[in-house]
Amino acid sequence: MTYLSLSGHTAGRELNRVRATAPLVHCLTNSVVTNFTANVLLAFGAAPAMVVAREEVADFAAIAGALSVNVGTLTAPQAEAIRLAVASANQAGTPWVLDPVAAGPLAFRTDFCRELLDARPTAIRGNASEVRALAGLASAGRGVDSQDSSEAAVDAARALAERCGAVVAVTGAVDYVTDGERVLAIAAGDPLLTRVTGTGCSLSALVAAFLVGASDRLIAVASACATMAVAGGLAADHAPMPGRFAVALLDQLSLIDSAALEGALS
Ligand SMILES: Nc1ncnc2c1ncn2[C@@H]1O[C@H](COP(=O)(O)OP(=O)(O)OP(=O)(O)O)[C@@H](O)[C@H]1O
Ligand SMILES: Cc1ncsc1CCO
Ligand SMILES: [Mg+2]
Repeated sequence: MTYLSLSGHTAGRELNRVRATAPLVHCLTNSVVTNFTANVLLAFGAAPAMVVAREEVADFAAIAGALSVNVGTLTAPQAEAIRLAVASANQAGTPWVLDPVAAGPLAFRTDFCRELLDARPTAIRGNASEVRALAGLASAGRGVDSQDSSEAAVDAARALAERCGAVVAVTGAVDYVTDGERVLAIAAGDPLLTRVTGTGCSLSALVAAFLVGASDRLIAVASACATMAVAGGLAADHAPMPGRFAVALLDQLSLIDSAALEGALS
C-alpha cells in the first residue's frame, strides 16, 4: 500500500487554526490520565473541561467544541454518562473521539466500545492492538489477519474507518491515519512517549481539539498526531528521562509552532 505523507506546511496550518480558536474540549476520560490530559490541552492552547456527572454531561457536550471519550477506567456509571454525552454530541453535531483503551481482552469495555461504534464516532485513536480488536468487532468475522505488523494495523484501521465512517488513527513508532481510502503516515516521536502514562490518551483529546471546525477531518486528526509526535521528539532532546520528559512534553506542546512542524516533517 502507498501511504501519503503529511506535509509540515499542512500540519502547521492546522496547528495555527486550532490555536487561534482555543477550542473547548469536553473530556470523559480515565482516572489515571485526567490531570495530564487537561495539562496537555492547556499547554497546547486548547481549553479542557472534565464534566463527568450524568446530570451535566448532556448539556455540556452540546456546548463544547468537541467531546473526547476514553474507556480506560470504565465503570457502569461512567458508561451511562458517556451514553448521554455521546447522544447529546451527535444531536448537536459536536465531533467526538473514541479512545478504546485495552479494548479486546476485557468484555465489559469491549462490549461498550462495540455499542459506541454504532453511535458513529467522528474519530477513533488507539494503539495497534486496540484498533485491531475494534476492527475485529466491526468486520463481524470478515477476518482482519492476525500478523503483528504495521501493515495489519493499517488494514484494521481502514476496515474500521469504512465500517464506522470515522477517521481512524493507529499510533505507535509510526502513526497511520485513515478515512478508509487515504492513509497518511507520520514518522516522528520518541520511545519515551511510551514511558509516561497518558500520552496516547491525551493525544486523543488533542485530536478532539483539532476536529473543532475542521474542513478535512483526516488532515485534522493527522495534524494532531504530528503535533504530539514532534513535541515528543523535541522533549526527548531536552529531557531524556521519563520524569523530566513528561514535564518537557508539556513545555514543547506550548512551544511547538508551524515552523517546528515544517522542520520535522518532510
Ligand atoms: N516506539 C515509538 N517511537 C516513537 N513514538 C512512539 C512510539 N510508540 C508510540 N509513540 C508515540 O506515542 C504517542 C502515544 O501513542 P501510543 O500508541 O503509545 O498510545 P497508547 O498506547 O494509547 O498510550 P496510553 O494508553 O499509554 O496513553 C503517539 O504520539 C505515538 O506516535
Ligand atoms: C494505566 C492505565 N490503566 C487504566 S487506564 C490507564 C492509562 C493508560 O491508558
Ligand atoms: Mg491508549
